[in-house]
Amino acid sequence: MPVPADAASGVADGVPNQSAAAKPVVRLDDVRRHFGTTPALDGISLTVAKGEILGLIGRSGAGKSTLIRCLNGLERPDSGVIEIEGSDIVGLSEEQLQPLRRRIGMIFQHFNLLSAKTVEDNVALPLKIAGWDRAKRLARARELLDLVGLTDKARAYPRALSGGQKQRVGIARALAANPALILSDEATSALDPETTGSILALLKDINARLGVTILLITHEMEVVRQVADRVAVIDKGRIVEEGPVWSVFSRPEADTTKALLSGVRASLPRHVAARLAPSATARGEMIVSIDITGPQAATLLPGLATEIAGWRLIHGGVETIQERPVGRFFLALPVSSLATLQAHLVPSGAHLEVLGHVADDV
Ligand SMILES: Nc1ncnc2c1ncn2[C@@H]1O[C@H](COP(=O)(O)OP(=O)(O)OP(=O)(O)O)[C@@H](O)[C@H]1O
Repeated sequence: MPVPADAASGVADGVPNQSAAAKPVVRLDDVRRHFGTTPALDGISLTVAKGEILGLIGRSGAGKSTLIRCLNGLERPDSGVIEIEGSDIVGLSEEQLQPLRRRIGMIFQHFNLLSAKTVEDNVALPLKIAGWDRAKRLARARELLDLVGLTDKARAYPRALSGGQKQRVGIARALAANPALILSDEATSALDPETTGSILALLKDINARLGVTILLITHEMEVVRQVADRVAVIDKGRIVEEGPVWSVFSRPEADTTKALLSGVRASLPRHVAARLAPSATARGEMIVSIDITGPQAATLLPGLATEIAGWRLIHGGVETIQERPVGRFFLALPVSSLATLQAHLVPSGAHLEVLGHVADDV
């Protein structure tokens, strides 16, 4: 079937077609920002699709804050394109930026609530700035407080709330003006693990119910694992790795990603790692790691038992990420079984690495 000439522009008869609907909410192309000789952003290209939760993870100093400031127009890049819902924001005046900023709801690490205002007035603040009348904005605030489970706290002041409750208020406020994008800046870094879990579950629920797009900036892989669809790893102002969360967790490529994942992924126990030798001894064993994704992760070891004698599981197991089984195992087994093991793993697409050898039982 011939494609209409105007299909490429995303508009046919003035009605956005599917390709326009699929336009990313955020698009960065080769964004650069240097401070003196420090490249805070060194050619960042990134998209966040509509309805997606993208985790942007990096260590301290990687460039995350600079990226956020560029996205909400507080900082101008030296070069590159930054589009929000298809509009390039680089070069806009402060006045022109205002309506675009309203399309972005911010969630902060330290909540940034106004202590002299009630919870409902905090939530309604973006609407006051947008010129809504008081009755309408309070009705909207109540609706959002209901959504985040804080109906009974509407008239309370922030000082009477726990950290988790304050962040729920922050989330309600971020949603007030019906934004296209929620920019979450280390939203759970000040919270304990249990409260972190409930806040991340709330973000996930809001994403599913309202379809709001979320860019989640964090330095914690656990946060990414719990909530994101896709992850982008930033290091020294560059995106060094990007992909679906299950994929990056099962086979990280960049050293930064591997370092950020240590402590979240299973790793070889230290007492075994300390005894690894590069070459085999006469009666010794080899130590291998196996990474495997998909339903075969659960059946790998039982299958191995029928083919190889004398293997032992040292550490590891199967976890579920984005509803996919992701397995990571550390095994000790006779050196002579390597070819059989390799053959056994081929159909499942598992990744095998021989880490070294040990002289006797570990
Ligand atoms: N205004 C500035 N002047 C000079 N250097 C800056 C400025 N802002 C950021 N930088 C430098 O740019 C780099 C990236 O900093 P940025 O704050 O964006 O990192 P980050 O990933 O947000 O770190 P953190 O997680 O610690 O907040 C760092 O080397 C930082 O020192």
